[in-house]
Amino acid sequence: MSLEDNPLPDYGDFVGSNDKFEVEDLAEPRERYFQGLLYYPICIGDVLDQRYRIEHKLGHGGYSTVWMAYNMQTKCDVALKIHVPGSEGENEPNMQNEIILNVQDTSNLLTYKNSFYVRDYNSQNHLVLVFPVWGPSLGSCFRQMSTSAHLNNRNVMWGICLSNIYDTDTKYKYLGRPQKSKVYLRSGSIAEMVAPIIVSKDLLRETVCLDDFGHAIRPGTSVTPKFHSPVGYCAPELFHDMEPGFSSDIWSYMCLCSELYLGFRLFWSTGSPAIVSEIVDVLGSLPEHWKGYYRDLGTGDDSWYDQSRKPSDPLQAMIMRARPEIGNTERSHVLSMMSKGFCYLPESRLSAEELQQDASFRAIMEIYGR
Ligand SMILES: Nc1ncnc2c1ncn2[C@@H]1O[C@H](COP(=O)(O)OP(=O)(O)OP(=O)(O)O)[C@@H](O)[C@H]1O
Repeated sequence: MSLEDNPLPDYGDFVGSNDKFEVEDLAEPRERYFQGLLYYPICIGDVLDQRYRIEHKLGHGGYSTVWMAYNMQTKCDVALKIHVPGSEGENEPNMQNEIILNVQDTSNLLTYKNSFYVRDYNSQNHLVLVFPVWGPSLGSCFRQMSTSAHLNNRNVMWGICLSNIYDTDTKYKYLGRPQKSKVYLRSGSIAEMVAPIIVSKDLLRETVCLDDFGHAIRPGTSVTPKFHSPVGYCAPELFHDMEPGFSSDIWSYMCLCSELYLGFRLFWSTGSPAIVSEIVDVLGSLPEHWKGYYRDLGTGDDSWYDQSRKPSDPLQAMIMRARPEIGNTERSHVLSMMSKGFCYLPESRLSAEELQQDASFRAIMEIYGR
């Protein structure tokens, strides 16, 4: 369908002052159109690169806004990830290219199909990566299901069935009409803050993919700082000046796995000293030889390394509280799997291969993995 075929295009609804706060709560921070790493201003209905008509909002991150667009040439939906200008937005395509060149099976990794630049009113270039459209992240699904979880993990996304829907009206029936509010820019132009799509459960496919390789590194690469946001998923050695590696990924995986299983995040604070304290409360004292290596806000807390300190809220008790209905066998499998994944010493932590072979992990996947 071309713009000419659609003489009265539907661009969604501007909300009244009562709903404005809700839209702004769900959309990207307004101030990022004026200061800091600037988002590129978009209005629903804009056409980018002479082919992509913006139809809805998919989400946003610290480095981008992500829009659902209709490719008028190939007649299919795409996701446009519009980066902030400058080098902050450029690591992702570099890493994506490495993945495309080196990883054999990328079917569950979200890799870009095309790219181009758009120029803003300050003459700054914003990189746009074109992706297939995927569904909501696990985090936003949990919010919709209103569990007690407050997930921040936005990098695991569900598949979504939207194929063969060409007209915007039908898409809006499935995804909700864009609810938006205006942002008046200093240049005199306008941007729209738009609440992201809401995907109903029956549109979800039984498949997930990993996205956002903006912070991905080759193993062995030295980085500063060692930890990254959200810190609740970071392995404790990363707060102790050790380089991230596959074993720190296993810790993060176990955070996500426990979150899915328990229905809440084990470690949820936003600052690293608070996160380390939470880890110690649940898993007990950190290795003594880590004392003195804590790096981030503050100086750390010597009691974290006190080997006589016992967990104040042990993992076992948390599992019992969160899942009282499960039997003893399942409980001991879960505890065993989590304890191996949450092993403090990265060199002794289970590897991905070992996890897949682990009897407890396999028993749990037998129950929930189909
Ligand atoms: N291909 C896609 N299909 C559907 N939604 C997407 C797609 N890509 C991204 N999103 C949505 O946009 C959000 C932001 O994307 P992403 O996390 O990649 O951005 P980012 O700026 O790199 O974020 P971060 O600050 O985490 O680095 C995601 O949480 C997801 O909801």
